[in-house]
Amino acid sequence: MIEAVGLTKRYGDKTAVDDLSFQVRPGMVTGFLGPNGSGKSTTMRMILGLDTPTAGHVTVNGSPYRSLPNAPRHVGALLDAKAVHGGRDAYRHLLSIAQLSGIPAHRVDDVLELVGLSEVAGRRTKGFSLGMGQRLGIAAALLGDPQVLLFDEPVNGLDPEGILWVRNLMKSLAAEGRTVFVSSHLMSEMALTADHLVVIARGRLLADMSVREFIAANSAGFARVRVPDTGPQQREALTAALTRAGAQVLPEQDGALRVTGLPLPRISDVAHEAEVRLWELSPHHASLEEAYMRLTQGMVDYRSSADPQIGMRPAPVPGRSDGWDPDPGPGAPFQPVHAADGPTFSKDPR
Ligand SMILES: Nc1ncnc2c1ncn2[C@@H]1O[C@H](COP(=O)(O)OP(=O)(O)OP(=O)(O)O)[C@@H](O)[C@H]1O
Repeated sequence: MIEAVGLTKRYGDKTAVDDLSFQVRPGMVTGFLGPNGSGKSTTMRMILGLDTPTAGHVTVNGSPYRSLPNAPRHVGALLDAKAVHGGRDAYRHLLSIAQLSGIPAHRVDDVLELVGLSEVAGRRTKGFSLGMGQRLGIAAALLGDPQVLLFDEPVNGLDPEGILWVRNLMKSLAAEGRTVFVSSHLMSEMALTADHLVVIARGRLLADMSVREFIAANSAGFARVRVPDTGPQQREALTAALTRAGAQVLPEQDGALRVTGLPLPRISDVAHEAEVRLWELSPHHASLEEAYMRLTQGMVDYRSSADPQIGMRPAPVPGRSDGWDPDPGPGAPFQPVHAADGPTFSKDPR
């Protein structure tokens, strides 16, 4: 278990991590998400005792990292896969880490086998591809067979087969009861790998909840409705009837209708009353990526002037208790969201 309480890090007048409190529990994969520069790496460095908090504290299994006896046997981490001595071969690189940490040498062969680098163990690491370097970094994290694992962008540079391998590795480490904390910008991958999410922006906690709760709290589900392709009359009649009943109706590119604001049985009843036959009535949920974009909208420090997010901005849903307001205005309160708080959130006014 990793526990951060009021964790804060300031570099001069820059607050990289701002009063962050969260727990990372064993037996599951916890994804650590946030825009570029939001403080993920700084947080991970503080967990590993590489940076000293300005305020607050963070513990691993109840103790600060630096107080853990033989810390590498308890905590393994991949922070920067490029941080290797390029002149050494993979075996010697891992052996030197093992020797410094009191880890038996046979573990080097074990982890090389585990990450699929046994055949290139004698090659100098400076000739390694990005993906091989990532695998070597993961091998180093696993050397001490630790209960707690931190991975900063572990799938960076990996091909699809490598990404699948990392996904299965994370899940199997968690299934063994370990604590697995992993940062990534690949939302589709996080949706498949993580059970729980800690989301930060500008150093502050935005959400701490399961992936399912996060998507439910930060996305508007909708229904897709399709009528027979017999002309526009049926679609127009249904659009009018649904709108009268309080729904928001938008045309989809393939001729279907995207309906929000009414439950599916009600949509079916309204169609029946309007004497419109339905060919499709299906529930749809947003992806993790859409939910993440929605939550972090306006809290991204680095963005292209041709902002691709503009087109992703979903329409506010009338009548929803979490009706999303893209601009809450100055002075709007900032509240981090925990699972227990229910599906409401407010935006950082900065
Ligand atoms: N040693 C440092 N000195 C000054 N500022 C720093 C230092 N380390 C980090 N920062 C700043 O703190 C903020 C958080 O950086 P950090 O690297 O933790 O973010 P991140 O979420 O890991 O970003 P990315 O997703 O781009 O890796 C950034 O604004 C960064 O410029």
